[in-house]
Amino acid sequence: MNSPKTVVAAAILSADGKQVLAARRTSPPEAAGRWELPGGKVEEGETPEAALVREVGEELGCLIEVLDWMQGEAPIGESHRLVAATARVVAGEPRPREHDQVLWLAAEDLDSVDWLEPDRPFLDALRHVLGMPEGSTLRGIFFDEEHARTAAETLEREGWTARVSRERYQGEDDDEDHPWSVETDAPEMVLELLVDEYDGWLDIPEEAPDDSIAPEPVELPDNPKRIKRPDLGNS
Ligand SMILES: Nc1nc2c([nH]c(=O)n2[C@H]2C[C@H](O)[C@@H](COP(=O)(O)OP(=O)(O)OP(=O)(O)O)O2)c(=O)[nH]1
Repeated sequence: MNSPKTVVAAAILSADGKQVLAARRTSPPEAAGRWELPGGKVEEGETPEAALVREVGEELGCLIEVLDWMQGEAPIGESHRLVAATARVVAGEPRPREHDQVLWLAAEDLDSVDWLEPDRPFLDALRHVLGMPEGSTLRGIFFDEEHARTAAETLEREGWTARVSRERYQGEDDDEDHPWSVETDAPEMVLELLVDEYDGWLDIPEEAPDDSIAPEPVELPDNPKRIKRPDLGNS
């Protein structure tokens, strides 16, 4: 049996990253009136990225830059499969040429339109991309650069964002032996498993104090706190 052909779709994000563009199909009859992420079939000899830029140009008359391919794929019948990437507009403005309507949807509006089935598996990841409150990132700290990078790759494979940088302790200024930090929007539990596995620790951001019940200030250590975990026996 032939392997399914690829259809690429773009989750075009608004400039502030808080909305995504949904487009309403006019054909075929069974898909007319239903919503999709714009895109289309990858042609012979074309990369998925080039196909996506081309299709969005044809359908919406604007130039996009592909940002990140989202996790997963969805079958479209038996002969095609849908993959989707986040993207941003770099020139022009999206205006429907083949769809009869486009809408910018925020995370909380994603369920307000009737998506084609193959698009639905991407909605959770999209909600996550759109809904990420600023400053809601956690950090894992690792001594070893390779461990930090492996942890970041694992997080990205699971659909989270992850940014690796060199850590610097407060007040310290020599560059020797500084650990590596992985900043991520993943839930604490996910990052905790990785810091366990790669011998790192969690750096948990302090919550903004509530003035009405402000406690006495406590002395905080300069170094990130190491969270002790039971030995799970994995080596
Ligand atoms: N573009 C796009 N197509 C989707 C999505 N979800 C989904 O089920 N489809 C289906 C509808 C179509 O059967 C097929 C893609 O067709 P299309 O008409 O958009 O792409 P195309 O321009 O390459 O098609 P064609 O004119 O060459 O036939 O995938 C989606 O999010 N985006």
